[in-house]
Amino acid sequence: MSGSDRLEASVIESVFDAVAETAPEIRAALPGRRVESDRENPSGETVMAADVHADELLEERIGLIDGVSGYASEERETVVDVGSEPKLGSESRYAVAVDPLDGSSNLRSNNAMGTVVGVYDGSLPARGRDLVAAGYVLYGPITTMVVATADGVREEVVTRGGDEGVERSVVRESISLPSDPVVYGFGGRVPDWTDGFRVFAREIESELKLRYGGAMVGDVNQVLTYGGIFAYPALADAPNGKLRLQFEANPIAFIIERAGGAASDGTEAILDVDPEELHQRVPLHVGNEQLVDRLEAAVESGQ
Ligand SMILES: O=P(O)(O)OC[C@H]1O[C@](O)(COP(=O)(O)O)[C@@H](O)[C@@H]1O
Ligand SMILES: [Mg+2]
Ligand SMILES: [Mg+2]
Repeated sequence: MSGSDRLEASVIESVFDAVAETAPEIRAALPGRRVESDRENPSGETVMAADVHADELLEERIGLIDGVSGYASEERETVVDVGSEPKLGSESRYAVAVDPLDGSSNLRSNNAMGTVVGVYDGSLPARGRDLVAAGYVLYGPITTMVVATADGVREEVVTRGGDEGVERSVVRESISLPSDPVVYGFGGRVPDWTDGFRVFAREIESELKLRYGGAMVGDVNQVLTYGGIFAYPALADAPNGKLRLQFEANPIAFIIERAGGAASDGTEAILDVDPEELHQRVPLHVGNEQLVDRLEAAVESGQ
C-alpha cells in the first residue's frame, strides 16, 4: 500500500470511528433538545437545538482526525479549516461533509432521524465522484450505521458498551439492493410535483408499497433493505427540490451506487453533478437502476 493509500484508509476508518462514537451521544441528548434554537441555517431553515448539538459534537471529533483538512455541515455557512500536517505523509486533503441530524423535524413527533457523512478527496464543494466513502447513522428503534467504501456497503449495529465506550457489530456485509423492488417514498406535496414526475408516481403506486417517514435516511434505508425507490423531486416552487447536494444527495448516491443501484437528479447521475456552491440543493431520485431509468424517461418526457 502506498503512503497516500494508507492515509486514505486511515482517514476513512477514523471518520467512521468518530461518527460511531458520537452517535450514542447525539441520541442520548435528543430528549432535552426537541425545541427550536434561535438560529437559521444557510438554507434558510430554523435549526433545532438537537441540530446544533450534533453539529458541534461532530465538528469537534472529526476536526481532530489526522489527514482531514475541512469540516462542512448543513448548519454552517462555510467550510471549517481543521487541517493539520498528517503524520502518515502526503498532504492533508480530505474534507468531510455532514448532515448532523437528518429529518430533525421528526423530533417533535418522535420518529426516525439520521446523521449523514461524506468523505471527499478534495476541497468543498466537490463532485460526488470525489467521494471516497460515505455513510449514515439511523436512529431508529436501534442505532445502525451504514458504511460505503470502494470495497462495498456494510451495516453495523452501534451500542453503548461498558464505561461509556461504543460497541460495533457488523450485521450485514456486501449489501446490494434486492433485485425485486418492494417500496417507494416520495417527498413534497403532490400538487407541486412536475407533470412528468406525477405520471411516474401514478405508475409506481400500483407496483410498490408506500413507505415515507419524512427523514431521508430512514426512507433510503427502507430502499436499501427491501429494494425500491426514494425521491425528493423538483417542485413547482423549488425546481432544485429540497435536499442538499454536498451533505445529503452525494453521500446517499454514493452508498446506493456501491450497493448496485442508481441515483439521478432527473437528467444525470447525482455523482456527476458539478457543484456551484456549498449549500446548493438538487432533486434526488435513488434506488433500483431500472426504476431510476424509468423515472428519468418520465421526467424528461413530461417537461
Ligand atoms: O417534510 P418534507 O417536506 O417531507 O421533507 C422531508 C425531507 O427533508 C429532510 O428532513 C431534510 O433534512 P434535514 O432534516 O436535515 O433538514 C429529509 O430528511 C427529508 O427527506
Ligand atoms: Mg437532511
Ligand atoms: Mg439536517
